[in-house]
Amino acid sequence: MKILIINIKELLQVRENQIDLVAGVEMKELPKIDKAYLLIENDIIADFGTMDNCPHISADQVIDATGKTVLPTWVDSHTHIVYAGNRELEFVDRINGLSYEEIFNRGGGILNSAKKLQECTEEELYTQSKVRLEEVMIQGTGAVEIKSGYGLTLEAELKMLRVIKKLASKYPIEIKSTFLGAHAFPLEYKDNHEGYIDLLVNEMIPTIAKEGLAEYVDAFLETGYFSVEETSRIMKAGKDHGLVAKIHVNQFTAIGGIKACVDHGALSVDHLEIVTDEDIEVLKDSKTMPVALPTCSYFISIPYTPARKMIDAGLPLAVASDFNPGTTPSGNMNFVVATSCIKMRMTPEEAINAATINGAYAMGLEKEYGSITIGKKASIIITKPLNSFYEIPYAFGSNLIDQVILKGKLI
Ligand SMILES: N=CN[C@@H](CCC(=O)O)C(=O)O
Ligand SMILES: [Zn+2]
Repeated sequence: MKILIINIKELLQVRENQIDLVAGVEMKELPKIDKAYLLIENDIIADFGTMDNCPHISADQVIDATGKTVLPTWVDSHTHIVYAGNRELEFVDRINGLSYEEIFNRGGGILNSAKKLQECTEEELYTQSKVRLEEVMIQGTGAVEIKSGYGLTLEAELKMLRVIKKLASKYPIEIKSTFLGAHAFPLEYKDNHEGYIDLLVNEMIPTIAKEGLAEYVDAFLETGYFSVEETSRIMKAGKDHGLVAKIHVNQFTAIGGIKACVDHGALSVDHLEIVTDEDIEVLKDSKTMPVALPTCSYFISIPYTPARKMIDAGLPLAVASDFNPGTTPSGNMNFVVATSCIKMRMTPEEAINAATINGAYAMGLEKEYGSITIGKKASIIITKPLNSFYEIPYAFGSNLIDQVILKGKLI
């Protein structure tokens, strides 16, 4: 099956040679070809170039992209798409003055979602979650990381992870699975944190790794949730069982968590609304990708990750949606890119790099996703006619996507 896209006004994020990520000033560069063509063979990008050099071949389908922009699909490296029910009542509680912390301390928040999930059948959980997955595919996401973490018992965590696995087998979007049993302490372990860590380390992580249900391990390293020491135990146990760490850290407080994550070889550190100069120094000498979640900051009115400061210090940065029922009930990566520009003062080039190649790195997919490179997966967005790609973050409330191709198939 060959699809030839012709007359592309701007073909974005063109990388002739494979790159793993972009950092610092490199993030300002978004290589593009004007008046371009793109050839897809089966599920792979086979060729691209300027229209002057467009091959005369008989394709199964020719798409005329006159006036339109083509770019790789978004890579959303941090989500909690699999959940049961919603938390719109807490949304109203927050409008009426309660903080995220106060709601959690009243038994809401993550524990509220855990209760709902434990009561939900696996089939119903799949049915609810696939609606969200289908929505983000239409919004241009081609690869997504999905976490467990609303189960908080072995049985319920396994249920979530099996749903993630089933979604991965049914849909053309690429899915990576992360075990987040350390999302909150269940009520029965409120005064026995060590008991829950023991359960995570001795029972849950080994079982999940053995069943091949996750590739990554996560924890909510935060004051009032999991301490640096507790998270370190979890990261070590994960590593012992082949699960690489991707950690929620520095959402509300900076308590030395980033250093611990880097020391344990974490692939990414996510949230980072509060970042110290020391944290930036630690990240500079690491292979760990910092990931900002600006639509979480937007939704719960907390500070935005200091993206400008971090990029200007030479760091790479990825952006992701954090799609979850509590702090970000949206997986719209177009809005994430817009919010990155509007609220974190990232240029459109930086934001698109952050949502494509750097996102791919943050989920171990940089060899297959995140750029227009021959041999990578043919997962691309074709926009509606645009003046320029700057309209993608500029017209933040408009749907500018015309078509989405995932692994060579129009969806
Ligand atoms: N902060 C930790 N976890 C999620 C939110 C969890 C929830 O409130 O349901 C997040 O990334 O924002
Ligand atoms: Zn999250």
